[in-house]
Amino acid sequence: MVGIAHSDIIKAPKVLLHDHLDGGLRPGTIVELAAAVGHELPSTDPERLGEWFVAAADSGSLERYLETFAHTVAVMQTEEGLHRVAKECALDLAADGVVYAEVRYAPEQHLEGGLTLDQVVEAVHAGLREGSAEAAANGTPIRVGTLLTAMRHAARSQEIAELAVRYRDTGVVGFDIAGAEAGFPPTRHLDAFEYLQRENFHFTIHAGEAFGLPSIWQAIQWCGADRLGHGVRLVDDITVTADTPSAPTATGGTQAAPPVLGRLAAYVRDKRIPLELCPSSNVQTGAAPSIAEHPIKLLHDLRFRVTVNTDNRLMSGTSMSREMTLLTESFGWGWAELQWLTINAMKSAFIPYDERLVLINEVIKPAYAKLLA
Ligand SMILES: O=c1[nH]cnc2c1ncn2[C@@H]1O[C@H](CO)[C@@H](O)[C@H]1O
Ligand SMILES: [Zn+2]
Repeated sequence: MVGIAHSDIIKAPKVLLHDHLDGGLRPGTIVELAAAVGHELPSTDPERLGEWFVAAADSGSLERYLETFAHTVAVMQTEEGLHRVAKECALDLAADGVVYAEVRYAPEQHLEGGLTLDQVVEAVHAGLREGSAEAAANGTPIRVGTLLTAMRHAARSQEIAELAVRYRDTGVVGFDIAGAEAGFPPTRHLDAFEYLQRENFHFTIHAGEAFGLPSIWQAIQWCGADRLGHGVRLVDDITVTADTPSAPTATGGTQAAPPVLGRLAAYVRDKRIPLELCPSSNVQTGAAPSIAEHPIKLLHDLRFRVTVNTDNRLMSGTSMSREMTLLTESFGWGWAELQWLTINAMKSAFIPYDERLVLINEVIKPAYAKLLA
């Protein structure tokens, strides 16, 4: 089949639920901010620096992938740095055709220059507001909410959860935990998740990326996560039986036995729990062997609530439209699948239901109706 041009995918409205603010800086901005604060970089040439991030993140291990964030977090310790990075994030996503985004970062990692947690949040919000206003003036409107992340190896999740609730009416739409997964189960932060539930607030949990089913099970059944950050290892609970005898079909042919879902996978599908899948990031950390072999295909075919995301645009040298282009190339997906992914994401957003519907009915569906025609 004839693929869809990347340039057309850029123009289509897209929804992004899993994008790290400190994983999406422009290389040129890192170079300028690093010079201002005296931080030493692997290269001061923006193009080479961008290549360095992708190569260093291409490590096959989440722990080594995460080491690259030292160079982005280092230049996000001042109000100016945070404001600029947030503003450019909104502009870059909007220029890529993203109409709604939830951008996450860990405020506790931005205190080294003496800022308070509240000052960090306010600097990011101010930058996002300015970037969104400029994007709207450019004819590419975008709405951006933030998720406040607590680092799973640290012990500040309760404090960050309270910070998120404090700013729930001024830009924070949810909470998350991130960082190395193995050895740091989500139940370490149970108090924070129980607090958020009592506050009727929303949260996602990075789970099922570098560690498997127990992490996903805890995130959902102990912690009450609304969504799964990655969740890709849920496929460990799905048995694809290529060798089982094929069943006869009505037309006299044979048909492979359908995949069998374990109890956890069945629960996630039945409850329509959204999976924030990040194909390129998963290939870099070794969670998937390649895009072509990425479990997103199986999860799509089995009608899980699949969404596609960037995770870290800088470390993966990617964008929302690039991730979608890779999927169309690998699986022959067309506008129908891209619309399905986009509506899945919009349905799974943490903003109020009526506001999600407006974006689905007034922005997403009309645009895809034209593309499908
Ligand atoms: O894919 C991921 N898995 C787990 N942690 C991550 C991933 N990407 C980024 N971070 C971590 O989240 C922090 C806040 O944004 C980043 O500093 C990084 O350490
Ligand atoms: Zn992530």
